[in-house]
Amino acid sequence: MLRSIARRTSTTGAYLTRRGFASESAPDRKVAILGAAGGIGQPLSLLMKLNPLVSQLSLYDIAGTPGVAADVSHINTRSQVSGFAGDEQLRQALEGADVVIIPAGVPRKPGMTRDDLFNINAGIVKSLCTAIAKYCPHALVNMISNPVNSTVPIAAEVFKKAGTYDEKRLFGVTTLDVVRAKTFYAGKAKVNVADVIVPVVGGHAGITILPLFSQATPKANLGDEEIEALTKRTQDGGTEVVEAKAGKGSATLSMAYAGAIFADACLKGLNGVPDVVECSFVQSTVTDLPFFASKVRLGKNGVEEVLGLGPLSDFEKQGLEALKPELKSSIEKGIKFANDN
Ligand SMILES: NC(=O)c1ccc[n+]([C@@H]2O[C@H](COP(=O)([O-])OP(=O)(O)OC[C@H]3O[C@@H](n4cnc5c(N)ncnc54)[C@H](O)[C@@H]3O)[C@@H](O)[C@H]2O)c1
Ligand SMILES: O=C(O)C[C@H](O)C(=O)O
Repeated sequence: MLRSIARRTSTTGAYLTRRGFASESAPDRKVAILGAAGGIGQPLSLLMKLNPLVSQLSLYDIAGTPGVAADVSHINTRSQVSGFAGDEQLRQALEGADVVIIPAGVPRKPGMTRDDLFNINAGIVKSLCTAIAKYCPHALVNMISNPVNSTVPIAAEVFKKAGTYDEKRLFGVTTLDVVRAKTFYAGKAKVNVADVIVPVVGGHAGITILPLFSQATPKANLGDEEIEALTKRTQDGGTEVVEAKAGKGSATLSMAYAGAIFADACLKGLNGVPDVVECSFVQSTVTDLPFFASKVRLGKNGVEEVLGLGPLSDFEKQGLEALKPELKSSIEKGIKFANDN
């Protein structure tokens, strides 16, 4: 992982010394993690501490963050780490943040859907986004808390009400779907996983997760049944982990990896690195739905360009039509919650 982070960041050569540490010319960037003491929050805090683009790492949770912050702060990398706990420290945690990553909220247990988390997580996300609107309205927000298909619309409504909404700065993190699609495709196609590119579009729950294996590279001659099985495994990837953890939560380590990749892409975009493209669930006109995950070019203001879907196979076209009603209703549920509460 350390080596892989060094490789990824080496594309930002202007900011790095030969040893891979940030040089004086790297801009100062504050990253805040809300939910930093949790299953995702802790490994994500570690990975962000390893990122040389971060100068200040702010770790916030309702409790437990002083310990996590003290631990992570001993790692000899660039960022200064601070831990904050409880409502009264949220302002300090957020002020000056360039990127806010939100993995706060409850995870699934076996038998639950992500939507079953709505009742608890919607309120958590709403209150955290209210604070973001007050204390760091220009930060890029990376929403990890589920159900992402609803929590992103909730965040948008909170920011609209506060008069701070900028659609370029709000992202649902769907990188774990891409990470899974790459891993599963490489295994089936017998290609080097490090070379694999697969866009994943739609949303982040069940059939709303639509991997576009027809666009996967390196090309492989997979049959229809193999593509269908890969698609289903990607859509059910989260459930696979929830069942394997048998009541002890959902994906945390792979999610921390995915969240670190996405936050790194946001930081690179902010720093003016050209051609930074990741899939994300954003405000979109790619389909008739107001939010949709697709490839997004990141820049100095967040979303620079929402990229189109490209050519789809017949199977993917069917998948796209099938996902729309569920995604639409999850988006509407989020908007309604934000407006009613
Ligand atoms: N987007 C994705 O791909 C993806 C992947 C995995 C998990 N998730 C979601 O991420 C969320 C967190 O998962 P986890 O496994 O880390 O759960 P967890 O229970 O281990 O950790 C959640 C943390 O959030 C904290 N928290 C709760 N309310 C808070 C508040 N108001 N302010 C700050 N912190 C608060 C808790 O104290 C806890 O430390 C879940 O909703 C899960 O479904 C999303
Ligand atoms: O599946 C979950 O509940 C967590 C997350 O959304 C995932 O995809 O792993």
